[in-house]
Amino acid sequence: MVPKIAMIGGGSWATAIVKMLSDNLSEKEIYWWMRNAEAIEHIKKFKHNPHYISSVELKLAGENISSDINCIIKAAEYIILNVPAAFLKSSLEGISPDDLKGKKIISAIKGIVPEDNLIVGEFLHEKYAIPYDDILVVSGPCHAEEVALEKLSYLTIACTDVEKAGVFASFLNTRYIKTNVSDDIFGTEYAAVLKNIYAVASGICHGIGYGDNFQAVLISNAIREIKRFVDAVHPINRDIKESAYLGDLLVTAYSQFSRNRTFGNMVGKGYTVKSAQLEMNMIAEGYYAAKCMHIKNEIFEVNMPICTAVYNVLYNNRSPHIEMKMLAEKLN
Ligand SMILES: NC(=O)C1=CN([C@@H]2O[C@H](COP(=O)(O)OP(=O)(O)OC[C@H]3O[C@@H](n4cnc5c(N)ncnc54)[C@H](OP(=O)(O)O)[C@@H]3O)[C@@H](O)[C@H]2O)C=CC1
Ligand SMILES: O=C(CO)COP(=O)(O)O
Repeated sequence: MVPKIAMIGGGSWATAIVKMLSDNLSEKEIYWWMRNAEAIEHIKKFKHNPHYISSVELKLAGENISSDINCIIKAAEYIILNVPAAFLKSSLEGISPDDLKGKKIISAIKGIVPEDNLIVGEFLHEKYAIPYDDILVVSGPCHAEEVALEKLSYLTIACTDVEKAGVFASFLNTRYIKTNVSDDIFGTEYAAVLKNIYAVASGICHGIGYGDNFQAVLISNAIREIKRFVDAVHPINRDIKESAYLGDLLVTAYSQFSRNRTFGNMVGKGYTVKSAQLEMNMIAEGYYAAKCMHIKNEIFEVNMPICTAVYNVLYNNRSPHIEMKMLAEKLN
């Protein structure tokens, strides 16, 4: 049977994954939900997303794109969730656990659902009763903009049932996309959420004027924070140097394409948080994650000075200069 795959979300990463799925040579039917009806009409007519990575040619059938989420979810057995985490709940309004029953749910989101303070896998399990074996996570160091340019990139697909991860990975492989599989869904998700906060920190420091030497120390400390946290939350044997953990941190903290770094850079340069957000037409998950992880860490009490510094700048109105100067004293 030809697999039926639905994309939920219409931003840059959703557009990049739709491109991968269409360029992948295995036979499949692709469905696509996005909230913006005007964008849908544009894609049907011109085969390009008008707002995100618009150079990408989109090859799927026009009748398979809709703003009716119920009908798109009903049509497919693989559902890829890819709206920013802060909008996941509102996007899924009207979708019941029964509507998702028996389907494989793939999170390509690197964020935490704010009201519930849950990573997406936990959210799906707790609120929609999806068994962990049917929840997959797509992660790894990969920016949508480089997918658009067909630059060689690697993704990690995580699922407690690694065979399912392998099947889904086979839908994504192309000349320019290579895939790994992993059984560490919790570590993969938490690392992806955290690296966005460190990319914000990296941007703030760059905006203030710290150089590459300091940046390297910041990121060396950041990977140790990630390790401490994921080992506390889900202690299994994992190599934090794998690309889904360290690689994703590096690309987000250093790349010109990173939304989180760009947002942090503006804050470091003196923009208010609100004006930095308004300036970008894209979403920096690290903004929401900084608060959620701060609350979560009240339970785990892991030593996370970089996360605390970012939280203080974004939510406690603390001066980026003073906060980063104080942070610098704690790094080594
Ligand atoms: N971009 C990338 O390279 C990568 C992104 N990711 C992850 O993918 C997820 C999606 O991010 P990304 O594709 O970058 O998003 P973008 O920043 O490119 O696009 C923003 C998306 O959010 C939607 N949106 C904005 N405001 C609202 C709202 N109030 N309610 C509902 N939807 C809203 C937009 O819809 P509309 O256009 O209708 O306003 C649009 O689809 C994130 O978790 C991100 O971390 C993961 C890997 C790589
Ligand atoms: O996760 C990403 C790259 O792997 C995207 O990060 P940004 O949201 O900061 O662009």
